[in-house]
Amino acid sequence: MKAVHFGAGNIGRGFVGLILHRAGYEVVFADVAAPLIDALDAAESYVVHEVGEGARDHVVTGFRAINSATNESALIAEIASADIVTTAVGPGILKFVAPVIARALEQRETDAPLAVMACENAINATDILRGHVAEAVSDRAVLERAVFANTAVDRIVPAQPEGAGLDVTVETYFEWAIESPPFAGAAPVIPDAHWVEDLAPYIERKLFTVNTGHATIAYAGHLAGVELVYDALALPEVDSAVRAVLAETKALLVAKHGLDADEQQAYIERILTRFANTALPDRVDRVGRQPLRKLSRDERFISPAAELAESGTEPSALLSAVGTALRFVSPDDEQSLELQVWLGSMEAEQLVTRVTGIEPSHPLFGGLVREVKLAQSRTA
Ligand SMILES: NC(=O)C1=CN([C@@H]2O[C@H](COP(=O)(O)OP(=O)(O)OC[C@H]3O[C@@H](n4cnc5c(N)ncnc54)[C@H](O)[C@@H]3O)[C@@H](O)[C@H]2O)C=CC1
Ligand SMILES: O=P(O)(O)OC[C@H]1O[C@](O)(CO)[C@@H](O)[C@@H]1O
Repeated sequence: MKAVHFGAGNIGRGFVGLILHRAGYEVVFADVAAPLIDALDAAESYVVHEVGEGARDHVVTGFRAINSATNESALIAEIASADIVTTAVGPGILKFVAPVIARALEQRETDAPLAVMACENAINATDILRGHVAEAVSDRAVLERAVFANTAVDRIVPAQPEGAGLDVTVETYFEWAIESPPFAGAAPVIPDAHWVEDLAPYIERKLFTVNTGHATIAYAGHLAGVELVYDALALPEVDSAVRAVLAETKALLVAKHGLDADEQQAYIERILTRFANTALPDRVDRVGRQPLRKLSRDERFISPAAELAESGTEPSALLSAVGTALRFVSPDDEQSLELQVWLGSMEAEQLVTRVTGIEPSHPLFGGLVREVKLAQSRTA
């Protein structure tokens, strides 16, 4: 059994690659980072070190690596004969990996469909990938040669310390929820995956709790001048901010998906404990990375805030978190720099629609304009 995985970064090696290896797949990593691919190609194994309660080390073996920037034909051949394709490249990169998958489907000769699963922090990332593959195929009939399934991935894998090589340090917790209906009873065997009938409650609960909470801490911590996530969460004002935000997303999730309120509160507490894990230093600039993506319409702040506003509730904590996100500046993060240029040069109303996709007629618009004006006055 063979799986081709795009993106040999933190989640690629420390989560998806490990789970596929444990399921018995030969994993072929595809990445554009030449030194990483060369190192993987030369290595026979790498170690995933867990930290925290019940931690253990996992040795990953039996993998190969292909540079997807320079060896496209070999990669297409690998995918054409693979059982599974996964990605962990970032939602904005899916459009670049889609043409290779399209070419592989055109060349595919086996009867068994290719399972395609995007493992990104985005609602229905596999549907987004499928859309790009559909645009790239010469004949849409070849899409029938694949099964596209959405997934939700949860494991905190921070940037790795210098000198770590291919080894990855991760938290013990993980969840890979995959929707089962697209496979019509013939899902691949992946023992560590959590198969679900309906992914919507899982992905929204994960994105609007783990990711909304984590990003809130990162932006508030950044404003407070703190570098590490656990130090940020130790500040009483950051703790209150994240709890207020998660109370708002909890109200939405409970009302929308019928989640049990006590169970959701327990989920929140568990997640706050994960964020506070001092064994896993994680930087606020990593967790806050790409603020334009994080402030977009279907993402962790605007999506829940818009739904709450539509139901007549003012999401004041989420709006404040958006206000702190607007002030996130990290020299290595192009999106944060672009956002600052826009804040200095655009009208607040125009910026709101450009960044968040929220139009003036929407009930959230006024609150967002207020936050933008506040950020503009503070950064002027
Ligand atoms: N790190 C984490 O804790 C978590 C990350 N995620 C999601 O996983 C995805 C990956 O995140 P990380 O692993 O943290 O990022 P990362 O930056 O460590 O890894 C991304 C990898 O993708 C590669 N890449 C970029 N363009 C490519 C292309 N065109 N073809 C092939 N490879 C390409 C990069 O070279 C890099 O090695 C993101 O969508 C993120 O939201 C989800 C849950 C947890
Ligand atoms: O910032 P991104 O790319 O959405 O992904 C990183 C986020 O995903 C997480 O792993 C949570 O699943 C956190 O570490 C972090 O908040």
